[in-house]
Amino acid sequence: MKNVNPTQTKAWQKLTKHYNETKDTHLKSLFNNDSNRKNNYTINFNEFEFDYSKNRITDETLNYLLELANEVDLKSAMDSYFSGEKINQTEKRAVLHTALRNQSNSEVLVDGKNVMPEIRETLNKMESFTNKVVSGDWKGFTNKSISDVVNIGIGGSDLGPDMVVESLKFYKNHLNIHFVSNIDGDHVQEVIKNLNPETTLFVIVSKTFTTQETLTNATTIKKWFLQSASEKDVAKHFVAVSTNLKTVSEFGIDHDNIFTMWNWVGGRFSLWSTVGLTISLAVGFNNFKDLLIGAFEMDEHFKNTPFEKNAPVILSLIGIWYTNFFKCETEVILPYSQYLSKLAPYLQQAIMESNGKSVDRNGSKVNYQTGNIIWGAPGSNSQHAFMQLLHQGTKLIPADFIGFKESLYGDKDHHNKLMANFFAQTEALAQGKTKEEAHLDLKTQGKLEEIETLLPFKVFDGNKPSTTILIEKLTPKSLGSLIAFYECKIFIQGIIWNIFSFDQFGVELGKELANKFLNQNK
Ligand SMILES: O=P(O)(O)OC[C@H]1O[C@H](O)[C@H](O)[C@@H](O)[C@@H]1O
Repeated sequence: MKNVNPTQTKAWQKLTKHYNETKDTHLKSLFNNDSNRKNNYTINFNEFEFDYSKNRITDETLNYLLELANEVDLKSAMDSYFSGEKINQTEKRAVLHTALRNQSNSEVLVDGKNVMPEIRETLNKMESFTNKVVSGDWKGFTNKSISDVVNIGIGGSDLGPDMVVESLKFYKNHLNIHFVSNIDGDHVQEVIKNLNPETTLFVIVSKTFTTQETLTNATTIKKWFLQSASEKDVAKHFVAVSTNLKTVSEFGIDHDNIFTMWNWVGGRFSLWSTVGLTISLAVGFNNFKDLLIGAFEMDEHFKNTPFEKNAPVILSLIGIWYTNFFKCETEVILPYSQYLSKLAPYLQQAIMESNGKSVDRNGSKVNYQTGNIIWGAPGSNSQHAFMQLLHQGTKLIPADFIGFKESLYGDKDHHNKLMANFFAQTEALAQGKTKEEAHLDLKTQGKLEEIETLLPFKVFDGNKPSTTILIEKLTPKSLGSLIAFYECKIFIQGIIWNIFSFDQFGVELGKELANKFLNQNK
């Protein structure tokens, strides 16, 4: 991997000059000057349309951004990423969540060993376990089938499975799924208070099996379970997902109930591994497999498509344009689907834990901005909450609008209204409303005497950027592609910013100090 300070590239100098010359150009004039702008700036991939026409860019901007990608040698970094090189250099690990969803026959080598057979073996184990639990063949200690599943984990061992289970609710089977994550004891009590230990399965998920929250919650739950059952019954109700097999055994989990994962899978990228066991239990293994296929297809698009037609590449570069030239500090994710209500919290960890870094790959402090603040909530709700600030506030906040052409229950009336709002928002942000237009509105409304006082408040500057990601339908496969799209973006932006995206030392200090406080108070 090349080690380049992006601000030292020729492309950066060109972008700086170009920014100064064009920063005030209005989206309205960009659309007026090119009647085909929407088509020119749309990438089609499977059931996806990535429309980036409502961004403050021109062909010239894109050319310089693509030059930047070439100058930092994104292509060779991609080869290192996909081939299992130890690109997580600070932890001396490969970064291979892409191998977990690899559907091709190609080998993926880590330290000279092909990891694909192990991956397939664990997938088979997940499949047969899922089938046993879902069919009711897996029996609890009083010979009853499982009705409830509790995922005990935090961070990457919680957010991904929780978000996918919520997103794929439509595809869910009869199992009731619960998540316990917070060290707050009230969280665990609220979850277990209505559970029957005879019919509940606990999935303890922790890559390291050292995380304070997860071990505390698991211990509390085991104690609660043992109030009605005996130690030998634990094997029928507790399974674990971890790389740390020794500690899992010490916790009392039966060897057959351990689902392994590998240290070349980062926690926040782990839902594709055995960490996705709760997903598989919730929607069945075939749907879990479709999720993997969707992600694989996005990886293939990323790997094989020329940069100028490559959705993750183009949209990552546009993100750099806003962060480093327009100095935007936040990005908002607006899915127009209630099912995707947990997407923004999930992406907060994926993106902010990865690219929230201020030291470059040489170990020097960076003198430019890196990872942005990610936030968001579903539309149309968000329109009645925070969208005012996007439309008329002082901050420039690039937005991703994610919508579906079809709803899952097929109610056309609702869906037409939802999508009308979706398109209206992107249009309003881009076009705004001029003083003249606002004046005419007030006149038409007959508010003649109020025109002078109200006019300034009725003006929308517009020129607020957004990207429209329009997808046929929310399915396990399309969801897999969507998540993988954001994962590719994380990698690309990390390469351009010359930072290490796959460690997270920034979470350690708080953990150390919490232990110190805990010991002081004992
Ligand atoms: O899966 P675990 O080892 O329990 O880790 C759970 C989480 O805790 C850590 O503090 C990291 O910041 C996260 O990246 C990780 O996902």
